[in-house]
Amino acid sequence: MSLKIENVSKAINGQQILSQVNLDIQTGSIVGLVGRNGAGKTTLMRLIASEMQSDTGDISLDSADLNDIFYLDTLTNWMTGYNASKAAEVFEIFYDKFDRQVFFDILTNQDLSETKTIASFSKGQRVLIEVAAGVASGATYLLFDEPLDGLDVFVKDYFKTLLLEVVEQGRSVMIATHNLAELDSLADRVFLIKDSKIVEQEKDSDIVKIQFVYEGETLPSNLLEVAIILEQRGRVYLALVPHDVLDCIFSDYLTYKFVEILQVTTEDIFRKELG
Ligand SMILES: Nc1ncnc2c1ncn2[C@@H]1O[C@H](COP(=O)(O)OP(=O)(O)OP(=O)(O)O)[C@@H](O)[C@H]1O
Repeated sequence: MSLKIENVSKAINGQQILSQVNLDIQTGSIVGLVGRNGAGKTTLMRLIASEMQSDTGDISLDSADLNDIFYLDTLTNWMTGYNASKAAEVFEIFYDKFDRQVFFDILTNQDLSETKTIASFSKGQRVLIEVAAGVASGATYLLFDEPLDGLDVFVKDYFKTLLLEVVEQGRSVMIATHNLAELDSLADRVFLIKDSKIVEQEKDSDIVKIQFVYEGETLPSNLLEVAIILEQRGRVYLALVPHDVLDCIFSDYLTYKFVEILQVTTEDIFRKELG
C-alpha cells in the first residue's frame, strides 16, 4: 500500500510553491521532509491532507479513505479551549478507528491531565497531545509538522518509541522538521524541497565528509573547486568532498595530515544543497 503524489503543483497568490512534485510513501516507513523556511513543507502536508487543493497533479491513496491520513493543521485553532477528554470526542468523529484507550494511555504515561484545557499545556505538551491523537487515530499515514519542537530529551525518546510502534503496525509517518540531527536517527528516507521541487536525499552518495589538517598556506585550487568547506579553524578543515578526491588527498600525506572520514549527516546535505 502506498500514498502517491504525482506531478503536484501549487501556487499561492501568484507564487509557485510546489511544481511537479512526485513522491511515493510506502507503508511502514518514516519519511523526513526538510527545506528552508517557506519552502513549502506545510503546503505539501495540507495538500496531502486535502486541506488545500493542488492546481495540477494527483494525490492518491490505495484505500481512497481520507480517514487514513492524520494531520492537524494547527492544534491551537479549534482545540485550545477543549480539554483532552472533549478533544477525544471530536477525534472520534473525524477518525472512525480512533482508540480512546491508546490516546489516554499516552497522556497518562506523560502525566498529562484529561481535564486541563489544551491551551494551558506547554508547547511541548501540546505537541505530545497531537502525537497521541495521531497514534490513536488509527490512520495509516500520520503527518506531523515540526513534532520535535520543544520536546525535552525524555519526551523525544518516548516520541521515537511511539513512532517505531506505529511503523511496526505497518503505518507511515511523515515529519516536516528543521531538526535535522534527529532525522538522522529516525527517518528511512529524507526529502528536500528546494526551488519548489522535491528531491530525495541520498546520504550514501559519492560525497564524503572529511576532517583534516592542511600544512600548506592555502588549500589547493583542485580541492577548492570541488570541496564544500563546512568549517575552518586555523589549519583544521571540515569539508564535504567527492569520493574520488580522497585518493589525491591520501597520496599527498605531506600537506594533508590527520585525515579522518566522518559520517555525512542530513544537516551536511542540507548545507550542501542550500548553502
Ligand atoms: N495561506 C497562505 N497565504 C499566502 N501565502 C501562503 C499561505 N500559505 C503558505 N503561503 C506561502 O507559501 C510558502 C510556503 O509556506 P509553507 O508554510 O508551506 O512553508 P514551510 O516550508 O512549511 O515553512 P517553515 O519551515 O517556515 O514552516 C511561503 O512563502 C508562505 O508565505
